[in-house]
Amino acid sequence: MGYDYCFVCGDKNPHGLKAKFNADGDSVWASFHCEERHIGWPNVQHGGITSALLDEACAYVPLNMDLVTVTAELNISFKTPVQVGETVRIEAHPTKVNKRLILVEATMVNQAGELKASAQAKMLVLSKTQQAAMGIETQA
Ligand SMILES: CCCCCCCCCCCCCCCC(=O)SCCNC(=O)CCNC(=O)[C@H](O)C(C)(C)COP(=O)(O)OP(=O)(O)OC[C@H]1O[C@@H](n2cnc3c(N)ncnc32)[C@H](O)[C@@H]1OP(=O)(O)O
Repeated sequence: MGYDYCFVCGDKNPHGLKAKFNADGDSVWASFHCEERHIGWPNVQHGGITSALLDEACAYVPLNMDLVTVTAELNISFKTPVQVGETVRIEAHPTKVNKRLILVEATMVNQAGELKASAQAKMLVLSKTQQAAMGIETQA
């Protein structure tokens, strides 16, 4: 699972986070290590980085179902700061699957199991025409 230049998961994006997502049934997960270059406030992971990781996890859930989606809505609760040096696990799973709308929940926890942030997302399935209009390449 991956897309070369994606800011969150792409192998070839020199500025990217290079998070690797894995499937486990209908759930997906990834690990991420917070470094100095990911901060906003001193020693605290930037909320935009946290949001990007959760958003990506939510997008991987439909991808794991062979559905190409975009995020239509993303609601994030930041519970506890992620600190430099911490490794977190991001997990996401579907809560409702309709024809065009996939509801997804995601969490970020540290190695002690402490909840750092959670998210609910509405993922909209793109038609082939919409994918082409956006320039998204799909396998035949
Ligand atoms: C392929 C290659 C594989 C590679 C493998 C690795 C790939 C690894 C890269 C992953 C990358 C991920 C990245 C992270 C995910 C982003 O960050 S995606 C980027 C951020 N999101 C966007 O840019 C989305 C921008 N918004 C849009 O494009 C459009 O508004 C949307 C969401 C497509 C909807 O447009 P539309 O289809 O014209 O919508 P519309 O006709 O108005 O409504 C269609 C239906 O959806 C419903 N709807 C629309 N918006 C909403 C909403 N917000 N809430 C509820 N319902 C809604 C409507 O009510 C309507 O329902 P019905 O009437 O059909 O029942």
